[in-house]
Amino acid sequence: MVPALTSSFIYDFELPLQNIGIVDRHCCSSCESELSLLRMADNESNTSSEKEIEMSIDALASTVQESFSLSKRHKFWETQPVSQFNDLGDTSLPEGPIQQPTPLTEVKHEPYNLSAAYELVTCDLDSEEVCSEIYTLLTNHYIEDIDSLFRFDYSKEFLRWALCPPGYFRSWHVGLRVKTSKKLVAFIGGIPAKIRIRDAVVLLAEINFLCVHKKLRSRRLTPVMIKEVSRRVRMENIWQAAYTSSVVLPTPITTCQYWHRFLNPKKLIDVGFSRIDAWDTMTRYINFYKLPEQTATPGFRKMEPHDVPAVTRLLRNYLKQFVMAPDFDENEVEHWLLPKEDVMDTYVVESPESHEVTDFCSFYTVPCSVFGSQNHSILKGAFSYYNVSTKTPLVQLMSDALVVAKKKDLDVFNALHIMLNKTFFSELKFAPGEGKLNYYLYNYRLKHVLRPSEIALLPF
Ligand SMILES: CCCCCCCCCCCCCC(=O)SCCNC(=O)CCNC(=O)[C@H](O)C(C)(C)COP(=O)(O)OP(=O)(O)OC[C@H]1O[C@@H](n2cnc3c(N)ncnc32)[C@H](O)[C@@H]1OP(=O)(O)O
Repeated sequence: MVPALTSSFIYDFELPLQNIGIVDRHCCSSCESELSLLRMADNESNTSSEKEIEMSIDALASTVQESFSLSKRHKFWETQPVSQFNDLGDTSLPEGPIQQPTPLTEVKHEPYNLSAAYELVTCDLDSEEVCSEIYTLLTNHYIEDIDSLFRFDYSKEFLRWALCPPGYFRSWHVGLRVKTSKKLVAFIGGIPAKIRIRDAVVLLAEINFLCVHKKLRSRRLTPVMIKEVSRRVRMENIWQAAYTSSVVLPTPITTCQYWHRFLNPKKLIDVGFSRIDAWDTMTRYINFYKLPEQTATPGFRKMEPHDVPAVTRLLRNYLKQFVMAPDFDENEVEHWLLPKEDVMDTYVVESPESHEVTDFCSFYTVPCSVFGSQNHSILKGAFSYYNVSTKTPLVQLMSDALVVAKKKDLDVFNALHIMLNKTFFSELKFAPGEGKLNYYLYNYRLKHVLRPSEIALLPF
């Protein structure tokens, strides 16, 4: 996963959006086909705010173009069963698995070899000690913005929740330790998930939280971590995976962007997350982002365990419209959506008349460590999860989500421009961030890149 702060996020409210879409369109023919695919992938824009989004999609296409123009080789990824850049636009290739499963007896049974200094281990998240070790590794070495002003600081509760859903495999939580000191210096985590891709339901691994200690970077440990987790996934007779990254690898199935709604504009300026124009005043800026004191929707309340069946029905119905979406059952909805303190918040709308649950919205919380501010050490971000409206207008539902996020003292509300999210950005004063998030499938080819609005998968 790669959330909002993967690149320096300084959004100038008056910056003409055109500035972020500068792309050299004459690099090479494969770039051209890639660019046209990405442009086609977001050709549904017609209103002016959607036009802006389309421009930012053009900007995203430039990332992939960069990787062509640098003729960047991917020594590891070129050997893996993933779509290669050259395959793009070749619609003669079939959609579906790239390699067929091999008999389980042929899957390597022993961990990959490393230099004598390191050993690959399974991390038991039930152990307080091991969970703390993973937490410490990620807190000190996981994703930062480009200026190293912020770094994600996933809590232990969050990590347990994200890595231990129903049916999880402990063996998919792979650590790398220094043999002598036993220090944990790298981690990669996987969880099983049923994902529907068009009509096919694929049982796959979602891979996340890949992290290598800063002192051990550029030593090709990443391919080892990936090969080891792949081996362990295959041992469970699972042959596909999904993952996201800000890094461009062969080959994104879509590229999208985080948008941000400031909840605590003054703090966001203090810590360098946003900036105020010279001509503007702090008072005007703060007033601009002011939210109502109370939610507007009658019957808006926290989700409770007895809502699970209704929320599952609403969610499953909603997810049908997307090309790629999870195939959640009630157990998974209970795990992923029931409110969990400082991790996940879900609010339902229960009709005051019929008591039927008609809508819900949800967001998870990830704090960031803040560096370089004298006043603040933590920034708390809400990340939009699934939002389903059948009776309450989506904009109103999301406005209520902002109100409760603000009441919880969260500083910024982030949302990817996937699913129907872009329909509420403009009205609710979301601004586009600079970070790009690429979605990938392992051992599964799609005939076409997808539009972000066709995707309903959420990385953490
Ligand atoms: C069937 C089951 C399959 C299951 C597996 C499915 C695949 C899962 C894939 C993993 C999904 C993870 C999803 C998330 O968690 S995305 C979050 C990634 N984590 C961070 O950004 C945290 C901070 N950064 C780090 O810890 C390091 O910089 C990392 C570990 C990212 C790279 O460390 P380092 O900089 O020291 O590199 P190296 O010398 O070891 O290795 C260089 C090779 O690694 C390739 N690389 C670099 N970054 C990534 C990346 N984010 N995904 C995949 N590959 C990546 C790179 O292109 C090169 O290969 P190639 O270009 O030469 O070919």
